[in-house]
Amino acid sequence: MHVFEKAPAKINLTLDVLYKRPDQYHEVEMVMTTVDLADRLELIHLNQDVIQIESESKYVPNDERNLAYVAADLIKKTYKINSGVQIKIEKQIPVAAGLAGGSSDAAATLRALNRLWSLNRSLDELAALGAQIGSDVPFCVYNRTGLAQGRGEQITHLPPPPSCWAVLAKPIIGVSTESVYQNLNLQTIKHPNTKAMVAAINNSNYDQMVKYVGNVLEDVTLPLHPEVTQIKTMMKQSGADAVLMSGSGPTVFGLTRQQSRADRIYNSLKGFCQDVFVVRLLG
Ligand SMILES: C[C@](O)(CO)[C@H](O)COP(=O)(O)OP(=O)(O)OC[C@H]1O[C@@H](n2ccc(N)nc2=O)[C@H](O)[C@@H]1O
Ligand SMILES: Nc1ncnc2c1ncn2[C@@H]1O[C@H](COP(=O)(O)OP(=O)(O)OP(=O)(O)O)[C@@H](O)[C@H]1O
Repeated sequence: MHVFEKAPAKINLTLDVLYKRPDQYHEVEMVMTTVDLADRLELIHLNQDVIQIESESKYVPNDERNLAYVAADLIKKTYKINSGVQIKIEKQIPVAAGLAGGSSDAAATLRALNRLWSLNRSLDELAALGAQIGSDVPFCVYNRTGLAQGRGEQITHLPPPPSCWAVLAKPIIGVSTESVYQNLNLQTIKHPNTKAMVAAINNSNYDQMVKYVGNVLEDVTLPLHPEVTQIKTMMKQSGADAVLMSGSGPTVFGLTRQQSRADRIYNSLKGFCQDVFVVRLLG
């Protein structure tokens, strides 16, 4: 018995931080959507009570540190499953990139095991479980455009964004989400207009959507990594309508409606960055 499951990357159209909470997390407001760059997972039922992870990527752990392992372990404990699973992960999403690759693998594992083991649990229940794994996991469980609040785990669904292309470019640096949040100066941040972004998406208004992108975590990552600003400048010069860092970075995305312009942005970045992708917004 085996099932396949896709684990798409996400991008942040907005990311705002409201305040630091007593539990050391930050209260956030973020509009996020999925893109058609995805890891592919195959999950194979094992009679033996073990969780095995297989991945050719040298950047992800093949043991209990892998977020897909954490998700499988949580499902087994929560629903008292005595059998095991082998999880093969074909990694396409760059690691530690701000694209929620690990969170999406964990979410895909929850959805896939729900099917493999006929658990018949709702997405809401899986999303609540996912919150125990990481703040981005509930969003990834639903796999659709949404407003994320709280520490990121409270999701309000939104319609898919207006159809457009995104060019993603990641410089060869990894960024620690924890240290980016810890180094944010709450006194100086310029808050994005989350309400306007939500309205833009509800009204399927591309011009308003590109107008209101914003990410307060750029304040921390950009000064530390000048190549992120360089990528933003190159994307703007190549004609992107909006250019923003996703999550805690360092990946930058540029939005355009025209495929020819997406190709132009891709070509201008390809010599500069190893990881460049032209993708559609899914939502
Ligand atoms: C940057 C984003 O990816 C944007 O979507 C998320 O906010 C981060 O989501 P994530 O990687 O799933 O984050 P978690 O694994 O839950 O937390 C990693 C670390 O980031 C910090 N963190 C995360 C989320 C949040 N709302 N406030 C925080 O301060 C905490 O220090 C935490 O220890
Ligand atoms: N299945 C997985 N895929 C990728 N990274 C994983 C996975 N499991 C564990 N990790 C670890 O998680 C860390 C963050 O990787 P990930 O690719 O999820 O970062 P990210 O895209 O910045 O996430 P986010 O946007 O949620 O902050 C890495 O150090 C990696 O070793």
